[in-house]
Amino acid sequence: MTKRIPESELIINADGSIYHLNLKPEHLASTVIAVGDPDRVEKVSQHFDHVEFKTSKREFVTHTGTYKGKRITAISTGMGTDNIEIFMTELDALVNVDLQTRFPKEIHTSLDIIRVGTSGSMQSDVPAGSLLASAYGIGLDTLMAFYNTEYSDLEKEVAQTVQKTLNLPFVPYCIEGSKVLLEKIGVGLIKGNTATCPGFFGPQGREVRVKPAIPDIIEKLSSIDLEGFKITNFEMETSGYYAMGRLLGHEVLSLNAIVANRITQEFASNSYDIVDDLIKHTLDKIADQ
Ligand SMILES: O=P(O)(O)O[C@H]1O[C@H](CO)[C@@H](O)[C@H]1O
Ligand SMILES: O=c1cc[nH]c(=O)[nH]1
Repeated sequence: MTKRIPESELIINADGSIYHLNLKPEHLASTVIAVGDPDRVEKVSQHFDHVEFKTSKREFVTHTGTYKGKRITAISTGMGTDNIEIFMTELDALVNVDLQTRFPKEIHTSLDIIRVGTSGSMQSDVPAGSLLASAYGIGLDTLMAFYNTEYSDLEKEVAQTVQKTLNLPFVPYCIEGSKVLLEKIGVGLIKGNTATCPGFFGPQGREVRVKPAIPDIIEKLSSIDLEGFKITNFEMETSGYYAMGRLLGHEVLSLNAIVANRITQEFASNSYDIVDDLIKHTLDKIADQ
């Protein structure tokens, strides 16, 4: 027997839309392109045949339409895995909870969710300008201290190695993304494993005016090699997507436009063009499915 979800736990706005995303079930396509920057939503939807719906609330800007006849929703999430927890939970509720009765639906719907974001490389052979699909996300945040899930032996080994290598006072987590989407949408891109950090500066080893506690985090993470499993890049959401995707039963893939290489210390002057290339790649692979 499933339980009715109380008003305080799943909040529905007066117009029937879900609390943070401001969406009703009919506004959402089963394929979602998720971006960090609210201005990037239009960079996706400008390629649509037509846009049927637009809304926004806080950092969550949504455009739903079709691309080469395939219905797609583009949504921005803002930055960080805390936003991703909200985003994934509310997206899931739109398809897997009856918002009128507040009971979970008996038949589960799985969404295809593809992150199109920017990222910094920590390997010299992943240059600025390249496009990378994340096979695994390595969470250096604490989101998964608040949820239980099963981890594979490799995922546990990576998490323990990262904890030991960085001497972290908490246990990080490692989660694989969608194998199916990696094969279909990640085709032609570099395959890597992505460290997700709870910040852009100190947690990624950047020093502006404050010295990070782990100043050599890049050298330490990039030197991990578990029988060929290497960490390739830094960003701020992938592990949260993969964890919530596993918990909620959705296919999730994180794609990265590499705008910085932290080893060679270059930042791509054409970072917007790299992101546009990744958007076009993603839309075309979705249309080919
Ligand atoms: O370009 P987006 O999608 O925002 O992704 C990356 O860029 C932001 C930091 O500049 C973080 O959100 C990081 O994950
Ligand atoms: O270095 C980078 C570049 C983009 N996004 C990040 O989080 N880090």
